[in-house]
Amino acid sequence: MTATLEKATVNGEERSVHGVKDVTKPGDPGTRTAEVRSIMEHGHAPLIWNPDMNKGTAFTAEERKEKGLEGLLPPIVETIELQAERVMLQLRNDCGTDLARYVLLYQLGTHNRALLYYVLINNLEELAPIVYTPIVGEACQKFDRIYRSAMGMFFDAFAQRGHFRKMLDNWPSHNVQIIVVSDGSRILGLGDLGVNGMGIPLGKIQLYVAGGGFHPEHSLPAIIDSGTNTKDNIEDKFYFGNKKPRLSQEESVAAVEEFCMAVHDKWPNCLVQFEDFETSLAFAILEKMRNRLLCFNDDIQGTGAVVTTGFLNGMKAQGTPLGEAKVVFYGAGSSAVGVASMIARLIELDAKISAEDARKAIFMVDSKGLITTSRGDKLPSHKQQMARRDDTPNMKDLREIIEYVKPHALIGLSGAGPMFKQDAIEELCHHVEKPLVFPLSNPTDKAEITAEHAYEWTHGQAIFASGSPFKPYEYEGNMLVPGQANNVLIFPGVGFGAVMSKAKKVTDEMMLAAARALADFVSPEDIKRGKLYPDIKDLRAVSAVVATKVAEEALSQGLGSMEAPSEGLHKFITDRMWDPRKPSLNLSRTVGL
Ligand SMILES: NC(=O)C1=CN([C@@H]2O[C@H](COP(=O)(O)OP(=O)(O)OC[C@H]3O[C@@H](n4cnc5c(N)ncnc54)[C@H](OP(=O)(O)O)[C@@H]3O)[C@@H](O)[C@H]2O)C=CC1
Ligand SMILES: CC(=O)C(=O)O
Ligand SMILES: [Mg+2]
Repeated sequence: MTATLEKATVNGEERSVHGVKDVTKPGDPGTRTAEVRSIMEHGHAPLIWNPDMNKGTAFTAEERKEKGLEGLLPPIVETIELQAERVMLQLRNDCGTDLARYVLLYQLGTHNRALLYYVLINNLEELAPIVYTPIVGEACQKFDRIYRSAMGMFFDAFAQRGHFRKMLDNWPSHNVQIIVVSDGSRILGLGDLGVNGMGIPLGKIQLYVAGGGFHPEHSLPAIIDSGTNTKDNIEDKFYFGNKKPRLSQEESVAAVEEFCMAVHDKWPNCLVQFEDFETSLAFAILEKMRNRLLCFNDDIQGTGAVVTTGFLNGMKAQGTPLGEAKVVFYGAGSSAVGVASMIARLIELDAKISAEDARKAIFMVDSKGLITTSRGDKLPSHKQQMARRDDTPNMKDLREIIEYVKPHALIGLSGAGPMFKQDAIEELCHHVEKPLVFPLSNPTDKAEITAEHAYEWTHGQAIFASGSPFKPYEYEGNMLVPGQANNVLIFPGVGFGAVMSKAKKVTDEMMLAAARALADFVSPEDIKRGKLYPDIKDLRAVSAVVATKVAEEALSQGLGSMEAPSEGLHKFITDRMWDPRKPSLNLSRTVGL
């Protein structure tokens, strides 16, 4: 092991060859990858082994000849459309389980990224539930079992502190614009999964690309290993994170801070999205980092925006003036508090009332019951801001709470499973004709109520939206279609808009602009029918509109440094969304290059 190969000419371009530090003399067998061997022997890599450049059977005859691919592929040249059809055939016919479908897509991503994204973009409704919630939940629970090869980065907060910046140089992209990072401490409603939570950054990055338009080469899924408090992981021979209890909150925050500062140093315009950190860490990290680099927490702010959209359109559907609306939150953690604050802000602005009066619309319930300042326990700061300060009595039973509050919306963000019982739902209907029923916890078995129960117990009157998708349900001859209220409708657009506008930070105003843009995407006729959200299949178009409004807001706040484009922001943004049919490495089309 003598030389370290750092640069190679690939496709006429000088590129770094990272992660291969033990390259020996030409001709030596051993640890070298086929790509590196070929670079050394032929001056270029067989492109079929590079996931970012591979086109598989779509390489033309000329390309095969020129790039040394003759004999490495079946003879017929295929279109990406036909390749995608084959993938869909395999997914639909040859995979016995959804987890097997997840693995197939995961593997496709390790050898032909363009094809993976072509397939995802064109079948988003069918495949989002595989790469994202609910199946990503099962994939995370079994991540160390289904693991194939690395598709992101692992940062060891026990052994690698102080080296994160240098480690980023190992990532084979010279311009990362979007990172999703977690420490696996609260994966969906599944608890502390440690580094097995990597499935979440992977899935969200796939949606940033497929749904938001980022180039895959500009993305990085990352996990920080701060240990795990899950005994099953510590005792499992396949678990491949540190088998140690979690670091203290202070040490965990410091590790995330080092990571963020390393990213900011290497890629100053990159957006870091924090994901699925447990409650107190989530708030502490956001507080510490939000004014120091371009970042946001998707559970707090992304969920805040997407549920604000549903609330805004839901109140229109009901005909409830915003100033009169009341909402009960079941769950008072990072996502519920993020949503409650944004809804309160919306009411304050649109109903033109004080912030204090707007907060009176909110009633939050945690595992101990309704949150009031008179309850007798010491409330953590995220609960204090939304606690009832008036003479609201202390109650625990959800039906009683609903009877007292008479809410227009019931929003579940508890991760606790089917906790909305028939008596509570029937009580809801005594006070409002078409109540909003939002069981938003993920994955599906953590939802607070099923679509079937919500429709049955409200006699088909519920305006229903869930975090994970539910199938349409027939009630008395009418087919009722559940909405999906998931931050996937927000984060790709927020991210793309923030990066395109070269924003310095993500503000609450930018998130509210995103929520309003998403709300406006739904026609008044659809809203009247109780459809509050666009369909996932339209995610690219949705994201373009959300990104435009976010960029506009960043510019109007003086936080974006892009030149206002002559063709208008929407066209500028849409034109820059990556298209997997375009040749790989066509990086000049994206911003900052
Ligand atoms: N649809 C979407 O887009 C999103 C959905 N989510 C989902 O929301 C859920 C919660 O996430 P997050 O807010 O980050 O989690 P947290 O752990 O921060 O918060 C959970 C909250 O639920 C409360 N809770 C738990 N069990 C019960 C119970 N039996 N009765 C009443 N309250 C209960 C907890 O109470 P206490 O404080 O007393 O412990 C806590 O306040 C997850 O399932 C997640 O998947 C999250 C983000 C986006
Ligand atoms: C959707 C999401 O971010 C969550 O369930 O945590
Ligand atoms: Mg999340």
